[in-house]
Amino acid sequence: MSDHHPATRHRSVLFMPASNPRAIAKAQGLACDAVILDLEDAVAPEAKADARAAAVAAAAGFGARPCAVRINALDTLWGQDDAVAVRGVAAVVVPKVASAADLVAIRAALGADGPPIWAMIETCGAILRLPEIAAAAATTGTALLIAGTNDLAKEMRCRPDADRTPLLPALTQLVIAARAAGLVALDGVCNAIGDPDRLAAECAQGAMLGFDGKTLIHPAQIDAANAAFGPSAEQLAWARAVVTAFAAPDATGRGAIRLDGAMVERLHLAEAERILALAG
Ligand SMILES: CC(C)(COP(=O)(O)OP(=O)(O)OC[C@H]1O[C@@H](n2cnc3c(N)ncnc32)[C@H](O)[C@@H]1OP(=O)(O)O)[C@@H](O)C(=O)NCCC(=O)NCCSC(=O)C[C@H](O)C(=O)O
Ligand SMILES: [Mg+2]
Repeated sequence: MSDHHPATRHRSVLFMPASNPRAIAKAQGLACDAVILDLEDAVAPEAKADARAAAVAAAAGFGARPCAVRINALDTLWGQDDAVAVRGVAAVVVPKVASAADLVAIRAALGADGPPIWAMIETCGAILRLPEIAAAAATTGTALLIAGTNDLAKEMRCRPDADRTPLLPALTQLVIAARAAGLVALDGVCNAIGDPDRLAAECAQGAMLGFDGKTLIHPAQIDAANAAFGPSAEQLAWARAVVTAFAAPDATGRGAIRLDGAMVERLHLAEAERILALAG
């Protein structure tokens, strides 16, 4: 299975239809951390086969930036062919993963040495089975969980407002499951392309919940996600101060010290080092 580096940034992960060559060309010059070429919901049934070929060709042209392909579910008309075609891409986004068995099946279809799986968690069953999905991550080469908030809201029959209140328990469960298994966690998309205030609020909320970044649907959403998922200048200053404080001679042998009027422990040192590693 391909390597996955947890320190890679995933602040802004932009979806685009694999059937849209103009969007794919534009994405080459955008400041998102990763892209996902979609073969599922954004592509009409009659365009699926052409889109599959376009995705495989385009995925090779993104250089160092991760370019994933979202395939159709294995139980659809296109899923098996998609899985075989994308064996050489950087990562495969799998929609509607609902159980550990789904991950085992997709790994078998992708091949043992195939790309890492990015699993979309977007059904009520998946939320109920997050512990078994997370537990199966290591043996199935699953590196990342994505909240599919549109499908989840549809299944729940909830009506998320700007605060996304009905989705919050599920989003929190997803982050906990990801952290327990050492996975990257990405928040769902914000459909309101023309509402920058709502986007900023969703990005801030996603960062507060613990997500590593947000999935996006439009280039105009990238800057807000990059800013919200940071690390911010304030976080970097704090991280440097913590590392410096623990490196000082009087911190030797101490588990907890005082810094700027607050207690910091060695668990904060580990977090500070993670933030500095993310900033590169
Ligand atoms: C939503 C859109 C259909 C809007 O398209 P449009 O109105 O044409 O956008 P603009 O005219 O504002 O576009 C301006 C330029 O930007 C390019 N563009 C637009 N979107 C993207 C994109 N996603 N990536 C790259 N480039 C993009 C346009 O080509 C224009 O370029 P130019 O003419 O050269 O200036 C459209 O934004 C879109 O298709 N978005 C992605 C939709 C998608 O992929 N959906 C599937 C994933 S989301 C999902 O499924 C969620 C999940 O499963 C769940 O359940 O929650
Ligand atoms: Mg979906």
